[in-house]
Amino acid sequence: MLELEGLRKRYGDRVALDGVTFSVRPGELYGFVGTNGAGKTTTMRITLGVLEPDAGTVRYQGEPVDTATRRTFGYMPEERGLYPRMRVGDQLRYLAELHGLSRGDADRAARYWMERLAVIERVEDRVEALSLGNQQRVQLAAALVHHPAVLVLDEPFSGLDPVGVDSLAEVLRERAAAGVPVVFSSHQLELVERLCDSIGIIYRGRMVATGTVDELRASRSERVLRIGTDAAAGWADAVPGVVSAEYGPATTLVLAPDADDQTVLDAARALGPVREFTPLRASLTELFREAVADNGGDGAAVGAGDPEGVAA
Ligand SMILES: Nc1ncnc2c1ncn2[C@@H]1O[C@H](COP(=O)(O)OP(=O)(O)OP(=O)(O)O)[C@@H](O)[C@H]1O
Repeated sequence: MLELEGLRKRYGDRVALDGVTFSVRPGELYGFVGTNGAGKTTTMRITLGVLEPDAGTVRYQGEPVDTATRRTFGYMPEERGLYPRMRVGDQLRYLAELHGLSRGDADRAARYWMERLAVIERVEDRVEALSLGNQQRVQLAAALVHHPAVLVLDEPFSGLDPVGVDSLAEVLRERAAAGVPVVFSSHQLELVERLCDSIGIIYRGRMVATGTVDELRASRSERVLRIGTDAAAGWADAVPGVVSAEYGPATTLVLAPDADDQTVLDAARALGPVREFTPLRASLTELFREAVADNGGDGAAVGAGDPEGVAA
């Protein structure tokens, strides 16, 4: 298990991390999401020892992580870290050997990942001559080439075409199924919702929610129901537990946390037939906006970015 506990980091008077704690179990695919500047990259850099925290610890299998352990981790940094003038194949073999693989194993692993990530035809090309998407694929191969025990990937899906997204998703699922804790950051919330076992939402350097999507849904303060009825607009306004109502071809109701949905159903049935009665599941995007809004942010403006960090 990979455990991050109480990570704190300041850059001058800007607090980037304010006590970040979460853990990723073996075999778990963990999506790390947050607004721009929330602290994802800082957290990942600390996990890989690229950056020292001011406080807090990173543990793997119960022990504080040292340099030797970190060599067994696979990391894809946000700033990308390839040698632009080196050829793709040489680069991957070199990185694998650097992580302790024999020449033969390094060669086999490099070929495997170049094939898997569809860059094998570029084996003799210099990295700088590749398109950004293909550089990204090589960067992913570099994170995977030494059979890492843990994977930490900073925005691995950004810049990939849909085919690349699908093959990377499959690789991550597969690595997780093999028992590797996998954590990756992303702004593509639909993808994260589809792919991940667990999700952590960071906002202004603090974890504001963590758990499975279902757990995040269950902790939501309000519930939403859609009811198909021909009753006149306004029918639900006085029903106990209804916080707000929108009337159209169907009625959409926001219920208070302790409301009894059967009371609402009875009220609707008393007015005529009920064609539909559907609790609406919140998407990760909605859960994300709500978590941000609950923590003093402007949930509606999340897509447009957010003030970076917090002055100390
Ligand atoms: N080297 C640095 N010097 C000063 N401030 C920094 C530095 N690196 C990061 N920060 C600040 O720390 C905060 C967290 O940044 P970080 O890059 O970790 O966020 P992020 O969640 O990865 O953002 P994004 O989604 O935009 O990549 C931001 O306020 C950022 O401006």
